[in-house]
Amino acid sequence: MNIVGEYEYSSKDMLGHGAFAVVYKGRHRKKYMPVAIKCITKKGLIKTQNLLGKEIKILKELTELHHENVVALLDCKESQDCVNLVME
Ligand SMILES: Nc1ncnc2c1ncn2[C@@H]1O[C@H](COP(=O)(O)OP(=O)(O)OP(=O)(O)O)[C@@H](O)[C@H]1O
Repeated sequence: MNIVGEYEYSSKDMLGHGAFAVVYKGRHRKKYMPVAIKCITKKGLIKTQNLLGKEIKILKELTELHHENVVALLDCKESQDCVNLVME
């Protein structure tokens, strides 16, 4: 299991991948609430660091709307190799 703050995921549980990241199905370590954990590798992030900052800012703003059609950003943690965004 890979630990991301209060959350965890197994590398076997991939949900999908995009241009910059791989997304895994994870869960809260105590409450077992299911989450999606988006892992953005730092390799190649230098060029896109501005974009990442913008994405995190937008996700935080959207989360404040508490809208049923908008996934909330639950946590954001940096590890040695990647930036992990924990989402609904
Ligand atoms: N919150 C989520 N819950 C469930 N699945 C998700 C979630 N976020 C992403 N995914 C899955 O992971 C895939 C990749 O998502 P990601 O956000 O990395 O890229 P994208 O939005 O598809 O494309 P791009 O990299 O161009 O933004 C999605 O297509 C979807 O299948």
